Amino acid sequence: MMPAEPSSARPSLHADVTVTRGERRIAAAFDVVPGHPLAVIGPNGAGKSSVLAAIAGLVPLDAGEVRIGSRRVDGLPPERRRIGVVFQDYVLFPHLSVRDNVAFAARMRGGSRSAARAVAEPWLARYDLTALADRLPAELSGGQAQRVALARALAADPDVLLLDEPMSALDVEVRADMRAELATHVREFGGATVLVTHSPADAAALADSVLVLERGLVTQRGTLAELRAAPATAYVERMLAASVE
Ligand SMILES: Nc1ncnc2c1ncn2[C@@H]1O[C@H](COP(=O)(O)OP(=O)(O)OP(=O)(O)O)[C@@H](O)[C@H]1O
Repeated sequence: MMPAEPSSARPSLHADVTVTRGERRIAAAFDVVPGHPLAVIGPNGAGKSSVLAAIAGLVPLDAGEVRIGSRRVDGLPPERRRIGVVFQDYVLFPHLSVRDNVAFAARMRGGSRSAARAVAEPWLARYDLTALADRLPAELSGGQAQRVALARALAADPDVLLLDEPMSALDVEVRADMRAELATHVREFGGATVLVTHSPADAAALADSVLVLERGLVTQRGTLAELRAAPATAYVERMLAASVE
């Protein structure tokens, strides 16, 4: 019998999405290979969150497609895409304990409460959440809530991880530590990862390359070094000059 495929052999993401939000049309096409996270950077209202929402299935496509490996997923509902999402405000279930937030995906797959909690245990341990397992989200710090959101997303064993400004709710004092911690978890995940951020420091720590989105269009893609060497727009130049934390 063939051995089961190791879970580290994760698929690539191919996104070619066009969406309309209010008056704005947003179009972006890019590929992300596993283990090489992509940061999406751009000014407020450029459409970064909309691109992630389109990939996740939370906003309908006007045109394009989303593929994960050989699977075309843009016709599937969000819960069948195998995409883990961590949004800027974490959106934990407020009435569920930390343990049951992390157990949520296993519960949705039809497991009993006790079986789902058993699945959650190693994730709670790995994310240093065991001591907090009985707390409600309102009783957590920003950094702790971020860990719960990440553990909940990864406990579902997603193929793709989408992070939308995961650090923006954190105090400046804890942000550097959390950035390093998040970088470790993203590396351990090893799958295709897209991170929306305003911060070149986040991009440097968490991503291999950067996609710049301005007014709904991709204006540049490359490593931070490539962007620095030849900024394609005034925004890219300003963004790199300002040391945004
Ligand atoms: N639910 C919505 N309905 C209508 N328009 C929306 C909606 N959400 C966002 N928009 C508009 O879509 C455009 C893109 O917004 P989006 O949140 O994707 O940008 P962003 O780059 O993530 O911005 P930010 O950095 O401020 O989070 C903006 O013009 C915004 O006003």
